[in-house]
Amino acid sequence: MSTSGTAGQPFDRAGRDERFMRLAIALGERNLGLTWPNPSVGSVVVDESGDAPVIMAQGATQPGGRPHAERVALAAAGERARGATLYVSLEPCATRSSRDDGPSCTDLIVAAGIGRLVVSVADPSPHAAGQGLERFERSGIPMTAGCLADEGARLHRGHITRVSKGRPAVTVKLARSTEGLAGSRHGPRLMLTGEIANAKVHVMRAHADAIMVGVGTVLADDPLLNVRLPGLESRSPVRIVVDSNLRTPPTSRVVTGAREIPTWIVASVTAPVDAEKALTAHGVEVMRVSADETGRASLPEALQLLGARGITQVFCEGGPDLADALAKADLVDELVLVTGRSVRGQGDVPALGLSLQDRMDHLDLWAEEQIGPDLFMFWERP
Ligand SMILES: NC(=O)C1=CN([C@@H]2O[C@H](COP(=O)(O)OP(=O)(O)OC[C@H]3O[C@@H](n4cnc5c(N)ncnc54)[C@H](OP(=O)(O)O)[C@@H]3O)[C@@H](O)[C@H]2O)C=CC1
Ligand SMILES: Nc1c(N[C@@H]2O[C@H](COP(=O)(O)O)[C@@H](O)[C@H]2O)[nH]c(=O)[nH]c1=O
Ligand SMILES: [Zn+2]
Repeated sequence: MSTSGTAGQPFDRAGRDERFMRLAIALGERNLGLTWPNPSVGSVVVDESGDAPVIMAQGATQPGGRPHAERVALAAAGERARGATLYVSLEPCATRSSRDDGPSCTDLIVAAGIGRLVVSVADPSPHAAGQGLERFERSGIPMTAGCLADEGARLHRGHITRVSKGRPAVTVKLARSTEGLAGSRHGPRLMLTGEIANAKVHVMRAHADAIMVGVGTVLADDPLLNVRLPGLESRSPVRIVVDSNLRTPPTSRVVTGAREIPTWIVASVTAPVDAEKALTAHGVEVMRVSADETGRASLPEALQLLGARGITQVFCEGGPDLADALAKADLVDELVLVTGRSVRGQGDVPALGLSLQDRMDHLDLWAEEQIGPDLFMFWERP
């Protein structure tokens, strides 16, 4: 294996590792939203034996969660994987959840004769959790862990949260005017952001397993909550409405279209049975949870239920009320605030409630992005 860099430059192994890990993470990002209940992992096989590294193969977890990324990449590399370096965004699995789906990625990596392994983040799943490390050591495969750990943790936030907390990760997205207003209780719908920002939000929708709103948003806006980017229409995630008393109108678009895109409504145990029947007649699934101390559907219970159904990442596009209730229950893992500079309409609902303002002090602002006239700000749980 070459230890010298090109043209007499000192060899920068960490820099090279980051470069290929960035590619592995980008591959994983592509299939986000398609692989639940499994994580969307990315993997790259690189031949480092010559003067310059050569990408032999790449892979990502396939829709439905299988085959795993390493299996895709190793199958594509074939014999060329022998002695090569494997980059993978998540610690490879050491056992499988089903006997019918072939060996674990750890077994595949050892059998393929991989010479070196580079991993971004650990997988806390009982199918991984360090079990493969000893086998790699015994097989003489050196491993570097923690390469681009922040980016890897972001990619796998949903999976890691579901495995460690039993619930999906929650991203709350709120748009606001420069005056801090998010909507209008009485007037027509407030349009806050421009076309490019809206397209970006649709990509974020496509990368989530589910989009969630409160019934307030359904009543005010009758939203479709689907992905409307050309070519990505099939990537609309499950739609979830939190609606304690089943006030969602059977004529609303999330209900009438429930056979095309699944709509799940989370209600409290006391919501009327007749209302449930009117909604399920359209193909909506109604889930019941306890009422909290305010009489509303319990959000911690709702999220545990979604975790049990395999949802790893929820994108909340509800209004300020639901966003604030999520913050109060400490259920906000990521906050995306979009400040719109091309506001059309008059607003009267403040975007940030007191609990969300308070929670923001405990989140880290990690990125800002100007998209057309609008500003995206990203906060995350440290
Ligand atoms: N700028 C933006 O990003 C957005 C703005 N909007 C705007 O916001 C306004 C609607 O606001 P809002 O009413 O806040 O909409 P929400 O989507 O936040 O819905 C709120 C409703 O969710 C229901 N809910 C169920 N369980 C809970 C719970 N545990 N905690 C809190 N709420 C719960 C409540 O109704 P119940 O008690 O009956 O269950 C509550 O009234 C509209 O003007 C709309 O246009 C909407 C979305 C995004
Ligand atoms: N998607 C993915 C992994 N997913 C991990 O493997 C576990 C078992 O998956 P399964 O047997 O398919 O149910 C799953 O719970 C998760 O921890 N692992 C990987 O090595 N690479 C991958 O691409
Ligand atoms: Zn695997």
